Amino acid sequence: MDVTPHCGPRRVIGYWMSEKKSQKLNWSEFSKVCRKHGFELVKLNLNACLEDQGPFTVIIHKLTDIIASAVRNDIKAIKMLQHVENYIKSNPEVVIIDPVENVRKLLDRYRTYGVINDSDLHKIDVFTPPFVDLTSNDPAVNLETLKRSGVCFPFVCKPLVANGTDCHKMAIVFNEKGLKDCSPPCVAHSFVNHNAVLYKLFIVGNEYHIAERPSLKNFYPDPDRKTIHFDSHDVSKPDSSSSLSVMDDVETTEENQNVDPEKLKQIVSILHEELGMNLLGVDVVVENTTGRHAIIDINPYPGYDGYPDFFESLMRCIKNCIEHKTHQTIFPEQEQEDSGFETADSSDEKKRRTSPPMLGSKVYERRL
Ligand SMILES: Nc1ncnc2c1ncn2[C@@H]1O[C@H](COP(=O)(O)OP(=O)(O)OP(=O)(O)O)[C@@H](O)[C@H]1O
Ligand SMILES: O=P(O)(O)O[C@H]1[C@H](O)[C@H](O)[C@H](OP(=O)(O)O)[C@@H](OP(=O)(O)O)[C@@H]1O
Repeated sequence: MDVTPHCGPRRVIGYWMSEKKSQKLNWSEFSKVCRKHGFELVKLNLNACLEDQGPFTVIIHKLTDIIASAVRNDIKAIKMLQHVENYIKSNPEVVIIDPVENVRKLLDRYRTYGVINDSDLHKIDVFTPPFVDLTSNDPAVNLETLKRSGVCFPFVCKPLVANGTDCHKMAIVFNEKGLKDCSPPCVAHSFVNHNAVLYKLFIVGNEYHIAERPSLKNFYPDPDRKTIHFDSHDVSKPDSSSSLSVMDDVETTEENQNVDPEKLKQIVSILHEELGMNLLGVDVVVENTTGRHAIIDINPYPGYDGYPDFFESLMRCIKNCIEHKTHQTIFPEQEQEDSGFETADSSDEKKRRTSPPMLGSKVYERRL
């Protein structure tokens, strides 16, 4: 443990997250940990210029809601984000956990699944189920789109944008008749049966914790079954007890496939590198018939519920990032001018991804 008082220049960690998130994490405790390690912890005022509040050694944030609102042209959110981005631009030495561009990418479910597809995860036989973005209100058009992309029934229909109002309202669609229940823009994600068990990988830099959670029970194609609508926040929280997680009597979990801790470790290392993110939640399920591991969701700066000694782990991560800061890769300016959510197919995504190898934190092109 580092208890040596810090004698050099003032080291300040600026942070921003919602009050709700601060309370959930018991964030005020973190200032004690910071002091112990020679840092000051200061909350950023995003309604004012950050230059007057700094200098900051590190900025740590959960700006997902603000980024998503800015994408929807909310003027207040755009201004708040500008204060952060201007500070980062004029203070390139500051460590950002995590780069706004990389977080932005994860707010688009279609892009997130595309990154998984394009990554090295296939080398360890880890996949995300077939997916496609549905942009039409015409069920016949959507049926063709699904067929072309290999998405089959049942599938989970998820809002394209992973943040904001209604982003957790999802549907399980069993047949062609159910296609009328898809409200674009959304992503259709083939359902993987996994005996109602989900593994949350909570990642902090190169450390992680695995938490087992309830999940949706097994579902099968059914020409007559009505679409099931659900709120994703009711399913896989530590205390969730959704009826959709109760396995049918006819099914047995005796043949449960085991989760492979070594594979989870490899997932952490590949995604940490691939996404250029330190604070990540990755949701993994194990396919019941094959034992293959599938990633069904990735979240920036998740809840870390049950993570042992989270603040000390975060402090190690911060110190590592400071140490490796000199390696940070920033994308050329013109890449960052683009805006708007991704709608192209995953082969386009592949072509577009021309990022240099990652050293430290990789900053992706801006798309959202
Ligand atoms: N492809 C899939 N196959 C099987 N089950 C799935 C699939 N996608 C999602 N689920 C189930 O639906 C739940 C919610 O999905 P998902 O994690 O994508 O929602 P979310 O809104 O992004 O959740 P979070 O609260 O973590 O942000 C999962 O916990 C899992 O039980
Ligand atoms: O159970 P977890 O930690 O995965 O729950 C997360 C959830 O997955 C999302 O990351 C939430 O973020 P938003 O989608 O931005 O709401 C987290 O909410 P937060 O208030 O902790 O940021 C959940 O904790």
